[in-house]
Amino acid sequence: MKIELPNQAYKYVTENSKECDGETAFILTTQNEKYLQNAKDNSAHSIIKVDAVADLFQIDKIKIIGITGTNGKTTTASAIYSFLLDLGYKCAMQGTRGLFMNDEVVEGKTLTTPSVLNTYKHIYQAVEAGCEFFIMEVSSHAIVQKRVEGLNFELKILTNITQDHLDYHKTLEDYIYVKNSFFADEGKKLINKDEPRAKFNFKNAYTYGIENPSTYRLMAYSLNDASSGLIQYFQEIVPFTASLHGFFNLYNLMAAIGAVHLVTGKKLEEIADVVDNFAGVSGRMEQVCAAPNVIVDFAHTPDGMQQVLNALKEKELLVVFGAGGDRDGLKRPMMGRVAASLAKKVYLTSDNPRHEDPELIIEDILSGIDDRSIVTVELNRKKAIEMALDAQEEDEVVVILGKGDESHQIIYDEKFPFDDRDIVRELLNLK
Ligand SMILES: CC(=O)N[C@H]1[C@@H](OP(=O)(O)OP(=O)(O)OC[C@H]2O[C@@H](n3ccc(=O)[nH]c3=O)[C@H](O)[C@@H]2O)O[C@H](CO)[C@@H](O)[C@@H]1O[C@H](C)C(=O)N[C@@H](C)C(=O)N[C@H](CCC(=O)O)C(=O)O
Ligand SMILES: Nc1ncnc2c1ncn2[C@@H]1O[C@H](COP(=O)(O)OP(=O)(O)OP(=O)(O)O)[C@@H](O)[C@H]1O
Ligand SMILES: N[C@H](CCC[C@H](N)C(=O)O)C(=O)O
Ligand SMILES: [Mg+2]
Repeated sequence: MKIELPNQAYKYVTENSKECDGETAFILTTQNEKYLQNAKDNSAHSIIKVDAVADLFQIDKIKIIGITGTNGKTTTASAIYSFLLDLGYKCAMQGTRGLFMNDEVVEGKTLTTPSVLNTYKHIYQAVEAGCEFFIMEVSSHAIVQKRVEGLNFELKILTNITQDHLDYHKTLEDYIYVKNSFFADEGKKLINKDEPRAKFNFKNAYTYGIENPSTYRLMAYSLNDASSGLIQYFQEIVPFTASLHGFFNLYNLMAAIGAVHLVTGKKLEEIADVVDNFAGVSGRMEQVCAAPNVIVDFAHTPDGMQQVLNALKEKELLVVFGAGGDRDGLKRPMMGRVAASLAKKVYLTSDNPRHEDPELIIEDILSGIDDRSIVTVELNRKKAIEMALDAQEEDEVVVILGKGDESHQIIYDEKFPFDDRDIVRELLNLK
């Protein structure tokens, strides 16, 4: 992607050597330094280190909040975004669902953490729009590949560390190390105190938690129709109510409340007052239909599935899911085990098989399930959903996991329109 910059000796900058030419400068990053020679061969106008363009993108003119963790990044980011907007701040949010600014969608989905220059461009757009805060999700891939190079974070947040992405990180230890490496500096950080795998630099560290003493501690909570709780912050005890469901979402809310308190210095009561306005995130614990009860959620890790199914376990659950191709294969049997332990019936199907054989992905999931009598295998996701809906009895819940608000099924490199929510509405004649 070429970006036009006014009043410079060059016309454009790019981080891709292939786009370089006489009027386009090559922005050298840790990620692309291996292509330096290629940039020169393509007669790049000049070679500029990324830190030398930071000022042009005004990246220090905004407070950047970075969120990492296996699950809950998008939800926590969205809660912070919602609270800040409600408190009257202008802000932007970049993550899995795209780029959002002052309550508008600016760009659709790409990566959870885009490339360095892409993020710089987004920050520039946010600064130009008068935003005071830039909230961004930071994936483990981005940490390894230094896609956050040059950014000074006002606050870094850790949600949790469980298992995902072992296709990329190879061992769980490597993955844990990478997540924790984001918190090795002395900058301000907000850490989940109940996450035993968290390791961080204690300087400027704040914590939140439910089970362990922490800076922001949830003293009491209730999870009936929605959720409510009492947060303790030193001598202060402040109540809040929220429309989100599930114990795990209490962690996302605590992280977001603590974060907004730390970056704005507003009174905790004032922040607690706006919590209820946050309606949650599209495709996460989204009830597509109340009767019959059908829920779509983005759980695509063993822990995510466990949290969501636990939150719904008062009812009998019919669970439809698969696992992504070209992604962590080791999480698949674990996902199978979790589903089989919490569901009445399991429907195994396809979830973005990409370049893998969907049947083999399902074999991997099945290897974690002892009692296969509760399992139905149907590769066609629409048919699998239909089978679950057909089998559903009163008071049972159909839970469709893994794709959330995704709009496509990815098979090889092709994207086929597919939205779990639309499929449910179509099958139930709701539209
Ligand atoms: C496995 C992986 O993460 N790959 C990412 C990685 O690709 P790569 O290492 O092959 O990079 P590359 O092609 O060598 O390019 C590196 C740099 O060199 C430049 N380049 C490249 C070629 C060239 O000839 N000249 C040149 O200058 C590129 O512009 C880039 O700046 O760097 C690219 C640029 O930043 C990413 O687009 C690409 O993401 C791919 C598409 C991807 O699918 N990534 C997924 C797995 C991912 O990153 N997911 C995470 C986590 C999701 C989550 O849990 O939320 C995410 O952040 O989305
Ligand atoms: N704090 C949490 N702990 C465990 N599981 C969670 C938590 N928050 C959300 N989840 C589960 O993870 C799913 C994804 O949530 P969310 O999109 O917020 O996470 P994410 O970290 O942004 O994921 P991704 O890395 O794919 O972008 C949810 O649909 C839910 O099933
Ligand atoms: N950010 C996650 C999303 C996974 C969603 C699931 N539907 C899949 O395709 O595996 C990833 O890229 O691993
Ligand atoms: Mg996300």
